[in-house]
Amino acid sequence: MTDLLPVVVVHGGAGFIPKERSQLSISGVCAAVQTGYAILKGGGSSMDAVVETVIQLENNPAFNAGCGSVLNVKGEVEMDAIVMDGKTLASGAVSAVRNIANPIQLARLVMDKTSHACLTAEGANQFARSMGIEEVPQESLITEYSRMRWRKNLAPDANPVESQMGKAGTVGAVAVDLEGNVACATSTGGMLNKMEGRVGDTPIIGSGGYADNQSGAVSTTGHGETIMKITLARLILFHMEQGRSVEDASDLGLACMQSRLGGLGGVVTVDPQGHWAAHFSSKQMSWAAAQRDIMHYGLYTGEHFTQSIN
Ligand SMILES: NC(=O)C[C@H](N)C(=O)O
Repeated sequence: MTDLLPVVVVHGGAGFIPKERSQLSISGVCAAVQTGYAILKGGGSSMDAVVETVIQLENNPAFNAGCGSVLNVKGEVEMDAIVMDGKTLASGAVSAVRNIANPIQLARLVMDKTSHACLTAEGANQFARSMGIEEVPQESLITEYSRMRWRKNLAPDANPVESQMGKAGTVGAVAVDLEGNVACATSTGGMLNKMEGRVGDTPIIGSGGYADNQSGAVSTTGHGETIMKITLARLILFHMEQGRSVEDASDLGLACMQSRLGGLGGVVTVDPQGHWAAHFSSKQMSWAAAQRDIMHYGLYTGEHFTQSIN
């Protein structure tokens, strides 16, 4: 074991966060990372840490996941989520799921209780019911802000992708526990004004996230159609397998996404030794990390604040 363990790193979405919302975003990731860190310090698993961290972000209306999700073109909430366990390569995901407060919890149940990797739409909801997960009214997941943006982007001259990279807020976490096991979790409402039934990168293994004890764990955010084409999470771990550091590998993955397809995004990355990175090619990404009783956080490129955790 290295003295870099345990560690948890969280993101609150790549994009451009308007000034009036940036404080909400920063305080949200900072609170969530401390929840995950407390679990790890208490001897909890990296899987428990990333799931509890993401649940907290899903419950926070400042982010595009759970309550606060962006709306599809019909003004409805359809969400995607994934978890992956680096020790066993077990993974679980849900896509286009509705009326669920915490899709990440459902993704974990897909991993733990089924022989499948992903359940979608109504089938995922049926499974939720069978597991006793309460369904919530759609209204409880919709904020005034998400409805306002949906309306604005219905205009014929609107550009929802640009607007989203304007104000994204997918959430994700990666962690390494005291035993050196890595895990990832990612959850999102997807892209603003997406078509009904659209499935993004988030629930796709190797795109929205990947975790493998032999290399590390990644959770991604950004334009999903682009992330999927380069399987961003797996691409970063490939570079780490070739001997690159978490930082170099994260940059190489993001650079490939930008140079090949013009896509912007962000990632949080760890290796099993506890080295970590929170990198992005977008203008901003709210992120926070906790390690050695110190919290690190930032929003703009190059920004890196620290604060002790007591
Ligand atoms: N902002 C995001 O990260 C969106 C997410 N990657 C998606 O395309 O569904």
